[in-house]
Amino acid sequence: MDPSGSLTLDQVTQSLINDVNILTDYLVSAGHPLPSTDRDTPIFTLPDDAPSSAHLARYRILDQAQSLLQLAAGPSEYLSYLQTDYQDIGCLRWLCQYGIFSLVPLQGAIGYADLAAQAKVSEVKLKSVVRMAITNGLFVEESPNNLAHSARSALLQTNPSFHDWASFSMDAGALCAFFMVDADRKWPDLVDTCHTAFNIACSTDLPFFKYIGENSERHRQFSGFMRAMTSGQDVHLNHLVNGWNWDKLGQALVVDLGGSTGHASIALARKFPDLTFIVEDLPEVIAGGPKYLASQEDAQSLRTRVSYKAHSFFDPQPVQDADVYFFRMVMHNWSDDDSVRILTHLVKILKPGACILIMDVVLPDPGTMPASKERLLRVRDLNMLQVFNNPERHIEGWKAIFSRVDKRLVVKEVGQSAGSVLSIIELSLED
Ligand SMILES: C[S@@+](CC[C@H](N)C(=O)[O-])C[C@H]1O[C@@H](n2cnc3c(N)ncnc32)[C@H](O)[C@@H]1O
Repeated sequence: MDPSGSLTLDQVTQSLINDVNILTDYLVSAGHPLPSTDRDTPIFTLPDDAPSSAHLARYRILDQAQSLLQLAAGPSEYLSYLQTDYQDIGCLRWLCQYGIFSLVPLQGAIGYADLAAQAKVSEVKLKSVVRMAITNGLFVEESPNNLAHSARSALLQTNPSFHDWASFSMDAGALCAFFMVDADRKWPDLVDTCHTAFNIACSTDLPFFKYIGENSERHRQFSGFMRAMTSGQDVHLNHLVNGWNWDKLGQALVVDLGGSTGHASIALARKFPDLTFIVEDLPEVIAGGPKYLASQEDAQSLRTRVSYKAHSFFDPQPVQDADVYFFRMVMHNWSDDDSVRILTHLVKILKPGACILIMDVVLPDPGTMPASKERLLRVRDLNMLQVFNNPERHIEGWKAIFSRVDKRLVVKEVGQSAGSVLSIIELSLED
């Protein structure tokens, strides 16, 4: 690399080969299959317990692949390839809307004419959309005009939560990004949770969670999206389970605020048999909790240690003897003022020795982590702006909130496990 940080095609390729070797050596030594274009390639490139060296090599490979693309295309083709991105989004939305993922058989293939008849869509349109999607790794044309699943498209058939993620992101998320400018034009001076790109995208005056609560299909999609996203490697629940010293608690009670249907508590309960959990969320969300718990294979053993309580964290906390009050991917949805209100209820009842854990985005300084990882955090930052008028925070932003709640509320530790885009902030009250 020259002192300006400039890289050539050749230099990037050499680094890429180096990192591919590091990743491959690790995968072979761990007995984990090497990623391939096979239909049955594992959906995660790395096993759950991969060391940070393997995670970093994978992120660098993603960065290098991106650099190679830019170098090979040259500045003049930037916009040409950008068009493929928005067409990919349009195609994915279309494929979800017409149920194409479930109509293509998992074994064997289906002809376009049959598929169009079953989906009740035009064969001409189907071909155009699918053939674009194929260039983005969704589906393969096994033989001329016969469509089969690729690894990517098969996941959207076999895992309904990933399908919900796709539908939700294409129907709402992509539109929010698109309408960001319109929201700024319409409400240039107002920073209000009902004056966002999301309000324009979904034609609603309601704030996001109220809208979700009143729209059952969107609510179903959003719950699936949250479940799928938390099984993704960068926000995998393993980073919660292994990213903080839960063992040190011994027998303890944990309250999971805004815990949805309890997937985080369930993952922790499986690993730490001495812990008991109360999952709290809004009534319409918590209503789905027991059903979700019952659908788990080990529901019988979990039921004694995971329970549900309808509770809004804007009200005084009813569970006053817990050892840990825990928020995962919750606080970033709320403004500084709201976050202060939420935490103030807890600080009032925090018993000696108890702590508050916040697992959320802590924004990095630009360029201090692999770009492929930083980009995922920048997506979250923009999502939060577009949906809540509330960008993600740097650690200074978090600390400013805590000191407004109570000067004694201090950060004991901020940790981020390898491969995670979320950090865990541990807070306690110091005398
Ligand atoms: C982004 S989701 C995070 C869910 C879960 N903690 C996880 O890690 O997947 C935010 C959650 O906050 C919940 N929520 C929103 N407003 C709430 C309130 N006033 N009181 C309690 N929960 C609330 C939502 O229903 C949703 O389940």
